[in-house]
Amino acid sequence: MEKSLMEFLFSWQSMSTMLASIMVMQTAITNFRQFLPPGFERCVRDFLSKVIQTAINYFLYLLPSKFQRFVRDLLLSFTCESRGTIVIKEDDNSYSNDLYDAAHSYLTSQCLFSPKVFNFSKHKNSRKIIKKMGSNQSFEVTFEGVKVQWSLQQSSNDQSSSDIGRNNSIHHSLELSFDEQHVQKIHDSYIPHIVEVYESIRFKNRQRRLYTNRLGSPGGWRPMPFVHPSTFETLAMDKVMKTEIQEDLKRFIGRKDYYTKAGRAWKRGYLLHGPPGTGKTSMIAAIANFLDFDIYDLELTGVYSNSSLMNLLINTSSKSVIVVEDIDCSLDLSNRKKKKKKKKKVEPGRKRSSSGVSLSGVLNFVDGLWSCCAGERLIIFTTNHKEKLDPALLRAGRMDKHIQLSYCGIDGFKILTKNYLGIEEHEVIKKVEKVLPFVKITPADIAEIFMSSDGNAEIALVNVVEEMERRLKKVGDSEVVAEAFIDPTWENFKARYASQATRKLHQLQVIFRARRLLGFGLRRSCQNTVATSIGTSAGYGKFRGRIRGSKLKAYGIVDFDMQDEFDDFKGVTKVIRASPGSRPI
Ligand SMILES: Nc1ncnc2c1ncn2[C@@H]1O[C@H](COP(=O)(O)OP(=O)(O)OP(=O)(O)O)[C@@H](O)[C@H]1O
Repeated sequence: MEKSLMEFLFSWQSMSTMLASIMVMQTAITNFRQFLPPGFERCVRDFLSKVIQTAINYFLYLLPSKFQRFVRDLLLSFTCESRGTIVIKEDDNSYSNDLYDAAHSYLTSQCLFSPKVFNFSKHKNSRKIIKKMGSNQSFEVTFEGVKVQWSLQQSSNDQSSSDIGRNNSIHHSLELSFDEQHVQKIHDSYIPHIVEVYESIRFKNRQRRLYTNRLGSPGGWRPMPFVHPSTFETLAMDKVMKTEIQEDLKRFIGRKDYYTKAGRAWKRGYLLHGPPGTGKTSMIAAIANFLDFDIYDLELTGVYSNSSLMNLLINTSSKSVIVVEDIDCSLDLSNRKKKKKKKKKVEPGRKRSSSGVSLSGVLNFVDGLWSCCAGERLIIFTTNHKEKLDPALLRAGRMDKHIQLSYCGIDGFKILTKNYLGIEEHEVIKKVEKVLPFVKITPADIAEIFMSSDGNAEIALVNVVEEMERRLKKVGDSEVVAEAFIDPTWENFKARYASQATRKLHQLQVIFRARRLLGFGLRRSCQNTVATSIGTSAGYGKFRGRIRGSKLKAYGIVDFDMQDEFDDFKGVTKVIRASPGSRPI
């Protein structure tokens, strides 16, 4: 204790001596200015200013933070220069300050070339090492011959606030001080230069961010590094659909002028819907990676009013994806017209939403006047129950593209075997291809089987086929005990059969092939089959059929071979993909 007091006094004593010497030198320079060679005075003043800066950095930490600023300004005044100061706060009336971000990035880029020691950090989950200026450190930059001193200040807000979590939050500000005679240059050239540098480096070496809404954070968003390995290559889904989405995204980002010309905000809404585990979240990550965008993951239950929601929207930046996952669980967004007055039951295991945000708040969020306040942005909602959403939310202009992610198809299965097992061709894949349209199995289920097979590809494939057969059998067993079913339209079908195009026959074959896989008597089933409701279009047919006695019902899209006319059941009909709900019942 005694020792540190001595150190303190000694430090202040040294400082006082040094300041006194500097003052003497300053006076000498001022008095003998006319005898000095040109430029010499400037050199000496610069030297003294540097000495004072170093002294400030060295001694200032000894003071309580409240006095640091005052003492610093006082000490700087000893350089006999009138100093101009610009303060750039991290947030301005709860709006995040873009200039702060710009200055911060600019300084980070400058720090990289500095031999000085700065703060090094590495965020959790990030590979990047960040080197930046620490609080109360200062850093000198020369811009077009003008020396600018930067420092980072930190203050805590201990005023009480109505917002939970806002108390005692830390606020940062960057201060730049410079010789007052250069104020014009700083305003007109240096500040725009900072913004320019920021824009150019922003999308280059930046660490992409995932933002989550949190009260008390600047702009309401809390950033963290975004690293997710999901890409369109690793996504298990239909090839055609995948290409279509990529094309849509490319078209969207390349159409700034088009949107302006059309008088529309440069944004696009996607609704991802489908059962759990079909890859909705993975697709969001793949989209963000594809576009190189940040993600704003909006948790609606943490937003207490429509105005807070607007505030969050305003504080999102361009080139970002705004995501609301499981929208139907966050709010009551059901069809307003169908709404009944009685209180809605909450599904077991789901909490009733505590958000003060209303449907109209969300509609305005997606498509209101404020929605065009930044550059290109993608708004993605996900749900497991599209039917629960109000049509107003689903209309084009809000949710422009509806993407259904369904159970695993053969394209998806091949991608999973490639990703998880490193296999692209295998006998088992052919077998799976036949079964898959009739099995409800998600990519998440398959991924889990692959992962739990200890890296042994053969075992993994056997396990996945076993699981598919088990699922088929489970459905089949329940059917066996089902009551015999006599379809009243069978006679009609028989009568019409001869005049129908062969395609119907082939469409039926798909069902029979499925039956064979199920292990039921194929030929007998054939005798008792009825097909109904067949719609076709260029080479593809939708089929729906029932098999008497087992109540097999399947919906699907198949291709068919028109050359195989009336050659009963010999032609091979390949199932391209089953439509959602394609299953034996
Ligand atoms: N289409 C897919 N392609 C690749 N992997 C997938 C796919 N679908 C699911 N997975 C795997 O399953 C896991 C869960 O998937 P994901 O979270 O994307 O599903 P989800 O549809 O968002 O589910 P939920 O509706 O429950 O949020 C992921 O970690 C991913 O590895």
